[in-house]
Amino acid sequence: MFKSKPKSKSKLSAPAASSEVVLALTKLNKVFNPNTELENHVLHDISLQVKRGDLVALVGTSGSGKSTLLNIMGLLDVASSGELHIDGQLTQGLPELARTQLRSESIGFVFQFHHLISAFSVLDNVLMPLMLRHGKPSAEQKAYARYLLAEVGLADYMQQPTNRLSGGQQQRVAIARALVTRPALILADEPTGNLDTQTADEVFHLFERFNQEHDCAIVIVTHDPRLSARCPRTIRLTDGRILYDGHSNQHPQE
Ligand SMILES: Nc1ncnc2c1ncn2[C@@H]1O[C@H](COP(=O)(O)OP(=O)(O)OP(=O)(O)O)[C@@H](O)[C@H]1O
Repeated sequence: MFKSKPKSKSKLSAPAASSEVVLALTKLNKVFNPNTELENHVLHDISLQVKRGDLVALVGTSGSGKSTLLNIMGLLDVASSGELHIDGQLTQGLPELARTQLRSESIGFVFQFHHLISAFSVLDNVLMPLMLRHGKPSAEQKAYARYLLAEVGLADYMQQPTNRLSGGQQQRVAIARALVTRPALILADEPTGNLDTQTADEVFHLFERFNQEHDCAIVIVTHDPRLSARCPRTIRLTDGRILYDGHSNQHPQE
């Protein structure tokens, strides 16, 4: 296990000033199936900023638009109108290749169902985003992947296939995989949704630690009020509009 973090050549490795805005949305709207009888205006004039070091819970009832918003933030979907800046770059009008590059450089994803490749080892799963970007990972990148796996408590499992791991262990692999590119922003959609309470707490603790130690911004969609209360900031969506954006401890519970 590494005693200190390996150095990175990436521009993202240098801890930026905590005031650095990594995500900025301005009057963002999403309309599914526009101009048809199935038209559904899901997001209404969403404006918000997320800075390095932010740990944000995105909450709201089922169907309020959380996943739609997270997918747009993560460049997995496009807004119908409005502006989205990631890491200072305006994303509207970017060609698909540039969107893909920005996504892979700046954003790490963690989903409820972690989409690990079960035939691959734990270590190779974590290295996958680097392989997709650069081909063969460097020795330094492999060292960082091992460091992350040790940090999430899986030092002894690196060569195991992921289908031998428990749900909580698999989610830890997914977190290490999301961090291996040293992204400025982590987007997590119900990352603890299929875990028991204790495992969910442990996995959530990893987000808290990495948020503080790596100074990355994290946005977590969660239905679990215990976990959203542990995020310093809560954004609540209701019918696709921001009803609350502020300190979690002042957030009126439903
Ligand atoms: N691809 C799509 N085409 C049409 N409508 C969609 C599409 N994706 C989502 N919607 C609609 O957008 C609305 C918001 O869905 P979304 O999944 O973002 O909500 P959510 O808050 O994440 O819900 P949940 O908590 O249940 O996951 C819903 O009315 C949904 O039916």
